[in-house]
Amino acid sequence: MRISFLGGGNMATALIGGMLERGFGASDIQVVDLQADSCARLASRFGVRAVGAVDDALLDCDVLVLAVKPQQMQVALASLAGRIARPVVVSIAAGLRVADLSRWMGGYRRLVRAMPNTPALIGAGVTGLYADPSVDAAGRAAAERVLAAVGSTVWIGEEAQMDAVTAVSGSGPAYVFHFIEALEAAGASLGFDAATARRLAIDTVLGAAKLAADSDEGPGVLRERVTSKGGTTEAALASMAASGVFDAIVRAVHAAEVRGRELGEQLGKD
Ligand SMILES: NC(=O)C1=CN([C@@H]2O[C@H](COP(=O)(O)OP(=O)(O)OC[C@H]3O[C@@H](n4cnc5c(N)ncnc54)[C@H](OP(=O)(O)O)[C@@H]3O)[C@@H](O)[C@H]2O)C=CC1
Ligand SMILES: O=C(O)[C@@H]1CCC=N1
Repeated sequence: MRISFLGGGNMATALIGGMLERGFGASDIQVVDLQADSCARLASRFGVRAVGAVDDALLDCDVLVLAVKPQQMQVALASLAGRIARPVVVSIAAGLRVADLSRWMGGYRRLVRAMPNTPALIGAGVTGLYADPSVDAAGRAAAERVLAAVGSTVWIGEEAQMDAVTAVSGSGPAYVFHFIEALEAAGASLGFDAATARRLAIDTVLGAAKLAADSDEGPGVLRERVTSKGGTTEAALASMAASGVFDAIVRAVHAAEVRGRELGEQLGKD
């Protein structure tokens, strides 16, 4: 299977790195990016073909991943209109709807929306997928094969819910990294050197996530098992509750979902 990427930034890098780790061949992957330094970086790091402009070789692929920023998509797609007939086109852009992507591609409808996340780089991503109803089973399977190489996949029945996937798991790693930053800063403020504070914070999140993934119990039960009556965790959780941490996180995820919808609505007007 030949896979091409339109845009070679953060997310394309994570996907390509993960795909190569999972047995995809570098000679089957191509990238186009406007930045010469991005092309040089991708070519030297991964051994893939990376070019500065769309050409016929790039478009001769089974799956074409659209990995430019939402604001760059319409202009980027103008260079494809009328030039593709075969590939399943997989857009990973936040917010942008199939109907608008299709219009910008001159009516091409073999389109799948995917929302991966950056842990794809180490094969630990999770991706929500939505296919235009006109995409056949082979097209869906080809799109899923690319994303399944870098983590788990979930098909979403309604396109409108892709903004919720974006808010929960697409942006989600940033929330977790932010929590790690805070835990690390707390450790440093309690007197640990930077390396020790970071090790304690990262290994705690890693271990807790693994335990949650492996356990038959939900995270609420696991939290209660840490929380001894009258103990230290209880003091910390009471402080978090007083600061409204839980509700603040829910509000933050809702803000991300709203922003995804806004992007789709604003950019889809053109
Ligand atoms: N980062 C993340 O965690 C996730 C991102 N996404 C989605 O992935 C997409 C890419 O995000 P991200 O990788 O972070 O963005 P980046 O800005 O890192 O990457 C986009 C790259 O595409 C280049 N580019 C812009 N226009 C064109 C064009 N016409 N032809 C070729 N290359 C072009 C950009 O160049 P230049 O720098 O010059 O603009 C840039 O190098 C977005 O739509 C985002 O919504 C989805 C899931 C997670
Ligand atoms: O912040 C963004 O808009 C993109 C989409 C999900 C993660 N990053």
